[in-house]
Amino acid sequence: MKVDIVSIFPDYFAPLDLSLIGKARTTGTLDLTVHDLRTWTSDVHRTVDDSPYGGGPGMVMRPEPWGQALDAVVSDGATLVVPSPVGKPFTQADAQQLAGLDHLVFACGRYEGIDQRVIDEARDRMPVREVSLGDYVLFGGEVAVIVIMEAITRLLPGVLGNADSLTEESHAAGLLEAPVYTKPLAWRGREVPDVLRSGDHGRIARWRREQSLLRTADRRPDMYDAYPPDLLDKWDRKA
Ligand SMILES: COc1cc(COC(=O)c2cn[nH]c2)cc(-c2cccnc2)c1
Repeated sequence: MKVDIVSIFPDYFAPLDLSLIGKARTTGTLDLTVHDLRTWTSDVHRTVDDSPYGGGPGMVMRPEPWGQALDAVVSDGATLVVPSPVGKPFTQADAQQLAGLDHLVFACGRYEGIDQRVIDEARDRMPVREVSLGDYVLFGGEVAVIVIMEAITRLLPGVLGNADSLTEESHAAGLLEAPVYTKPLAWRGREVPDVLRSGDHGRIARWRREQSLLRTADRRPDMYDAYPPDLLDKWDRKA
């Protein structure tokens, strides 16, 4: 997968050299390039922002540098992803969909945002996804891109050692994950549930399923209500 990130703070992406994302880059699974938006400015001060038409606080990112930056990095099969407070809520399903694409270009907004014409003009030549990580406002899109890049990269083939962990994990199956335990057997007076030491894999699977359903119903009624009813019954019957 090819990924281009455009930002006025390219150094923000040093964490993407680390750990499994760094490994995905080394092995070639992920071809990631970070660009400084100021590359595409032409004035001596390398200006990327200006005051908002209509007044109001703060500054707005100018369209010209963004237009030239996207001209330079976008390919035919590219999708533009713009983290933004006005975006569609980003979900695991979005991560899975984006992980299947050939080329992603991330635009990191700063200040009060990017001149709307940049987004509108981009929509004329590529798919554009404005995505929100949550109902709050950040200084810029950079940290959101790091989060999105983690969510996507771990889904790429060969990145996670144990592919099985992708099937059981939270949100992938539309439910929250069951609690996990490891050694020691007893810790500060708390023991690991006996079922997990029974060696009875059917019983363990049923217990985990029940824990997932209980947790989801308790903490995420929205997710529980959206869970396909036939999957609830079918699984229990099968089990
Ligand atoms: C593209 O335009 C943007 C992008 C961002 C960075 O993303 C987030 O904050 C975010 C992403 N998921 N949830 C929040 C922030 C602003 C912004 C800042 C201040 C006032 N108003 C708007 C604008």
